Formats: sequence, structure tokens, C-alpha cells
Amino acid sequence: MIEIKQLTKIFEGERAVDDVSLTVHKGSIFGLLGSNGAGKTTLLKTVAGIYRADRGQVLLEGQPIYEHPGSKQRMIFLADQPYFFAQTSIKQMAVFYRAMYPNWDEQRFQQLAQAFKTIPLKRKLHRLSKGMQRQASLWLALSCKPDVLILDEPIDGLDPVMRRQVKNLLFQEVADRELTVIISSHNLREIEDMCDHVGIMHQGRLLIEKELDDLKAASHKIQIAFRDPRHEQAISGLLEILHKEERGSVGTYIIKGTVERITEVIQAYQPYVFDVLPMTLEEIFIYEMGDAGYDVQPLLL
Ligand SMILES: Nc1ncnc2c1ncn2[C@@H]1O[C@H](COP(=O)(O)OP(=O)(O)OP(=O)(O)O)[C@@H](O)[C@H]1O
Repeated sequence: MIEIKQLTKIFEGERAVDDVSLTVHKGSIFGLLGSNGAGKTTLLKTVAGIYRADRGQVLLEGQPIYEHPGSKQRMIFLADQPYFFAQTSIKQMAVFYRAMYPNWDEQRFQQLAQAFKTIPLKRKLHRLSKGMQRQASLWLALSCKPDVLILDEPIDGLDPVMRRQVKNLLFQEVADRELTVIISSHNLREIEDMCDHVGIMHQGRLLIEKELDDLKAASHKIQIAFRDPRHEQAISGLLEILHKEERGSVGTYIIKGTVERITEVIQAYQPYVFDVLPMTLEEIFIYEMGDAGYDVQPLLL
């Protein structure tokens, strides 16, 4: 378990991360979203023990990460720009990782050659494309068998086939040995596919942090055609309507509450049309955050 407690990181008098508290459970995948400059990379680097917090702390299984080299060996941070030593191949980088990370698993490294077969073992990494370099850094990271993998927009630059491959590898590690993953991305669909918890950052602050299932269960998109316009007024007194759009006689409503409660209230008026529609994570964020007083639309892609 990772506990982030009232974390603040200041650069040149500006708070890049401002009083963020968050718990990431072992074996979960946490997705971090936010606009450019929101503080995601700074938060991730502080969690990884690369930056020292100005206030607050980060604990891995109760141990402060920055002060414990042993904790840092249990986690891997993959930056959005992969970094390798000059003139090295993946084989040579593997020698370095083997020396650095006590959990390095040579057999896993060999197995993963199949998954990352586009990367030649002896070719200099700096000559590979950006996407291939990202693949190489994921290959090395997974071979270290880390307890925590922190990924700063790593999947965004991969082609669709490799994206699926990497997601499957991560799911497998989470299921088999409770790997904890923290991933930042601008791609909401990616986060929705992968993560069980999500958070949105803006101007250094964590605006919202919730379990995806809770978010999905908290509000619903319903299409309704009432028999009598007065019925609509009646339900708005009984349910919390966050948003409404009308097309002809059919209205699409975003309503807070459980689907059972919403169904019970609306069905009592026997509408002509009553359909519960799926909501995307983007819609959920827009309405949830709008309800909390934030215009979140510009923060999301
Ligand atoms: N090393 C640094 N020195 C000074 N300021 C920094 C440094 N790193 C980040 N910042 C500032 O901290 C703020 C947050 O930056 P950060 O890179 O954490 O945002 P981000 O959410 O990852 O953005 P993006 O989505 O664009 O990658 C920005 O205002 C940035 O200019």
C-alpha cells in the first residue's frame, strides 16, 4: 500500500503539488488524469522517491520512500521520455538493471523477448523509434519484478497492438503477484479500460479521487418520454438531476443516485420511454465535477 499524506512540492516558490493525500492499495491500478502542468509528473516523481517532498510524506508499506533506498528498489518509475545510457543495447541495459534491482528475473527477461520481439537484442537503443524505446523500457521494468510500477504517459506513444499487449502484461502481473500500478495519461479511454481507481489533478491539487465502480454507480444517464409534462416536475422534486437535454418529446437526463432508486421513482409515472444508457468516464467526470463546482471539460481530452 502506498500512502501519500498531505504532499506538497514547491518549485521556485510555486506549488507544483499542493497538499495531496491519497492511498493506492496493493494490487490496484490507479489512473491519474489532468491538464498540462497540473502536477502529475511531479507527484509521480515524488512518490517514486526521485524528488524530496517539501511537506508531507509518501509511505510504502509504512516506510518513508525517499529515506529508504530499499523501498526505491521495489519500485520503478518510467518517464514519458525513456532514458538509456549512451550507446547501449537492451542486452547491455539488462546487465545494469540486474545489478541495480535485487528482484531482477532473468527468466522473465527471456520470456518477455517474445512479447517485445520487434526490439533487436544487440541494436543500440538510441537508434530505435520512440515507441520502440518505450517498449524497451517496459521490458526492462517488468523484468525487475517491481512491487510498484509508476508509469508517466508510457502507453500513449505505443501502437494499438503493442498497447493491448502491454495492458495484458500489466493485468497479468497485477493478477498473478499483486503488482501496484500508478499511471498518468491524457487518454481518458485508456484510463477507463485499465484502472480501478482514478484521480484528476488541476493546478497541483487532487480535485477528485474515487473508485471507478463507485463513480459509475453514483449517477446514471436515462432517456425518458413522459406521458404528462407535469410528471417531469414531479420527478425533479424527488431526484437530483445534474443535466438535461431534450430531443423532441424524449429527454436525456443525468441523474444522481442508484439505478434502483431512479427506476422506482420514474416508473411510478409510467413513461412512454424509459432507458438506462451507459455513461463514459468522460461524461461521469464532467457531471460529477460540474456538480462540485468545477468546469472539468477543458481538463479532459
Ligand atoms: N524541475 C522543475 N523545476 C521547476 N518547475 C518545475 C519542474 N518540474 C515541474 N515544474 C513545474 O511544476 C508544474 C507541474 O509540472 P508537471 O510536469 O508535474 O505537470 P504535468 O501534470 O505532468 O504536466 P504534463 O501533462 O504537461 O506533462 C508546472 O508548472 C511546471 O512548470
